[in-house]
Amino acid sequence: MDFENQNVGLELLLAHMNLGDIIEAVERLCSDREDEEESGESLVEGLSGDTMDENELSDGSALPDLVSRVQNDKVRYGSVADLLAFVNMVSNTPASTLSKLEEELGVLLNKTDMVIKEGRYRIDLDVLLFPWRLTYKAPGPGHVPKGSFGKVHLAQDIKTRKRMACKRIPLEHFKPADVEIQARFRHENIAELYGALLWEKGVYLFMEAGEGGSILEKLESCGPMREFEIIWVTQQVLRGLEYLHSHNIIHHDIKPSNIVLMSAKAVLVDFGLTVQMMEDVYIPRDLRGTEMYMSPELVLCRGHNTKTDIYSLGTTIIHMQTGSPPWVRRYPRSAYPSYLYIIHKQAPPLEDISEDCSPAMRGLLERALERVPTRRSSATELLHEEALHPSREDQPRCWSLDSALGDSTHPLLRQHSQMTDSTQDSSSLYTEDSGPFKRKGSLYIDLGALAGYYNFVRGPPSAEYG
Ligand SMILES: Nc1ncnc2c1ncn2[C@@H]1O[C@H](COP(=O)(O)OP(=O)(O)OP(=O)(O)O)[C@@H](O)[C@H]1O
Repeated sequence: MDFENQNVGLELLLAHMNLGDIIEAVERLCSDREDEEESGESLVEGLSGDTMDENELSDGSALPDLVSRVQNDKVRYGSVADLLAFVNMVSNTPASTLSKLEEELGVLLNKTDMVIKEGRYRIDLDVLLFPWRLTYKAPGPGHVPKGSFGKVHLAQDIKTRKRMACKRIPLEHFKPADVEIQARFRHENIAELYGALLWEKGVYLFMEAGEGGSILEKLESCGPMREFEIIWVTQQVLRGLEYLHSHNIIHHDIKPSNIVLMSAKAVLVDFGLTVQMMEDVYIPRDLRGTEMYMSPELVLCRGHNTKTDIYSLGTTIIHMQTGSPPWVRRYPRSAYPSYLYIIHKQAPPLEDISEDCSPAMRGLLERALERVPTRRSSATELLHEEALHPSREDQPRCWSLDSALGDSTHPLLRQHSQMTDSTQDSSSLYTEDSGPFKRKGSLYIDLGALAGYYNFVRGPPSAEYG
């Protein structure tokens, strides 16, 4: 008998069993025990090595059966609880054990769009990974954004053609917290998690795709955003934050690269630093966040709450207005390797607010960046700010592509409103013909999703997209 494989199988089985299986096994053990007690036999004796066959477990099943059950269970549809049990298993099982797996393991929440074939969901066969292509970037090979720990590809299910984002986190950096909040809490402004897969020393997280790229990518390609665009993004982020904060959840890393654009909305991503507070104050054990966007109370490390996200949103708005995070124009990065002391001493960075900021938006920023958290506005309060509800005459119309396309009153829009696929729509709007329409009225925000992703899947990955 191959004991090494036996242990691998056991470890995987125990960790990968879902709650129902565990309860069933315990109930079976208890009823065995009652039977044995009735018959005068001791369970301990029954489990002793002397009396047990090496292939037999306490419930009488043969080990090879259990190993094969794990094998059969490789990738399956499951509930959020199953997914969390799976990611806990991944983080509790030694990497040396996991790296011996010959096939992928995983739990998918999305039964409709991700097709598991005989317990498998194979990267590059059942789901293809591509670089992203964005309307505001020059045509080319596309790009694959990289965070601190992993790359994020555009993914497409080969059968259903569902497009998703796929974030690969190397096993040694993966922690259950990376998925926990995203799996448990659903809101339209939080990227929905579709499932997790373990394959080749990495965890692949599938989620809702921000096909327009992140705000950071947009800023880097197109420069500072105009106020009506900022208003739209701020509303979207605040709705997501209002929801998270109502559950006492602190995101901890609000910044332009963690806001991604979709055809009709913006969503928050990257929940690796997120925590759910158990008390009114969260006392950190480590510094969580990205320096430039950190609130003064977070830098101080003596305890903070959800208001820290509001401050980070304020700094994010400054970045959207000016094209740079706060502080860096006054204190160049080359001369200041760390901004913690500057934030501690000088926050809030009101001097970094753009000169052409409207008075209403300046007011919102002052309330979001208030140094004292108790005086700082909440997400709900900011959502009511005048700055976020400009009169229609004052502002260019601030529509997402989808809502613009849905409006049949505008003659230029009416000709596009017949189309159904939003990505296809964005391509139509991006043609030369639509140039004057785009230039003249600023009628819509270019949310950046490039047309034609739907053409990608024609077979196995080609050299161009593989
Ligand atoms: N759902 C998504 N849709 C589109 N793009 C995404 C998505 N999730 C992440 N990205 C892109 O990938 C980048 C890195 O992702 P993410 O921030 O989750 O990784 P990370 O390793 O946690 O990064 P960080 O350095 O910010 O901690 C993002 O800045 C964004 O550009």
